[in-house]
Amino acid sequence: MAAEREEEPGPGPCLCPGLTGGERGTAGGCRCSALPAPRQGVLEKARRRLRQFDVGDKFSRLPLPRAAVLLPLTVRAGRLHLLLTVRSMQLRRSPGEVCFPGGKREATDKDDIDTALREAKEEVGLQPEKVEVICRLMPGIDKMNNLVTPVVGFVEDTFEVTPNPDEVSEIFVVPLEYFVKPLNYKTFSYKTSSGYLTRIHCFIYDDQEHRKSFKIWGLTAHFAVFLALVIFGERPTFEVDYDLDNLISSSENYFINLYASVHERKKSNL
Ligand SMILES: CCCCCCCCCCCCCC(=O)SCCNC(=O)CCNC(=O)[C@H](O)C(C)(C)COP(=O)(O)OP(=O)(O)OC[C@H]1O[C@@H](n2cnc3c(N)ncnc32)[C@H](O)[C@@H]1OP(=O)(O)O
Ligand SMILES: [Mg+2]
Repeated sequence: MAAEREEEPGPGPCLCPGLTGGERGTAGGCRCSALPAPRQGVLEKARRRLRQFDVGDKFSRLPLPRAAVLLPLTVRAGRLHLLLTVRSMQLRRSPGEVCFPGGKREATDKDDIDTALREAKEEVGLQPEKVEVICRLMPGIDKMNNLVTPVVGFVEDTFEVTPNPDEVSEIFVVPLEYFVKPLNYKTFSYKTSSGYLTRIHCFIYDDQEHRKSFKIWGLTAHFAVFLALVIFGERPTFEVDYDLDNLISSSENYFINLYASVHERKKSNL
């Protein structure tokens, strides 16, 4: 595993939600008194990297049904962790699979950020005001050909989450470094319904807290790996489909090729 991050240079600007501009102090002098410097350093570094990869609403006009997921990041013991869920066995689609809180767009959602926050509230009880939204990353396309946008948000380590048993059976966290330096990893080729051949990552994570192993693969693993590549800027211990020296353009090319295969398949079915 990567070196512990407690040694990260602190203190950056205060990250307390609710404080802006001139109200933001440094970690030493902040009125919120709260966050230890290492946490601030980790978040500030991640925030700077993530903002470079923000796609905003660049893909919002593509003619595919939309869904969004929240990639909730938190700092524990000075290291970034990612919150994931296990889907309820009662669900019609992908029961028992690991995924991020998220779901399909509803008419009342004004954008993908709204969808991700609404779904996170419905599925794990995470209040939108407890999430500091940082950016939207390159979308993916799921088995049903929904365009899925990952929205990255920071949440306090003290967040309280409760699975909604209709949709979520478990909630767990994984150190983000695991998605570049895994202990148990497999990869295989996968042909999407549109005929696009892609690499699938599959991680087994042994969770000490729950004393069980979780299998994280497919679209969820793609998003987790991409997030870790963006934030750490390091070469992973396994192969990826991106040119790591040109991560922005190569991830965009990857998405465009995937999208083109879906689009072509739709046209040929007309
Ligand atoms: C950088 C570029 C990356 C590119 C990556 C390309 C990789 C390519 C790899 C491709 C590999 C592809 C292969 C793989 O990845 S498969 C591999 C592993 N699986 C995954 O990675 C999971 C991926 N899927 C998802 O994350 C979700 O399915 C998404 C977010 C896409 C959709 O969201 P979701 O499915 O969660 O939608 P929802 O939350 O709106 O609704 C869920 C259901 O719940 C019902 N419901 C709602 N409320 C209630 C209630 N109160 N009581 C009871 N039920 C309720 C509701 O009606 C709905 O039912 P139904 O209508 O489904 O029956
Ligand atoms: Mg869902």
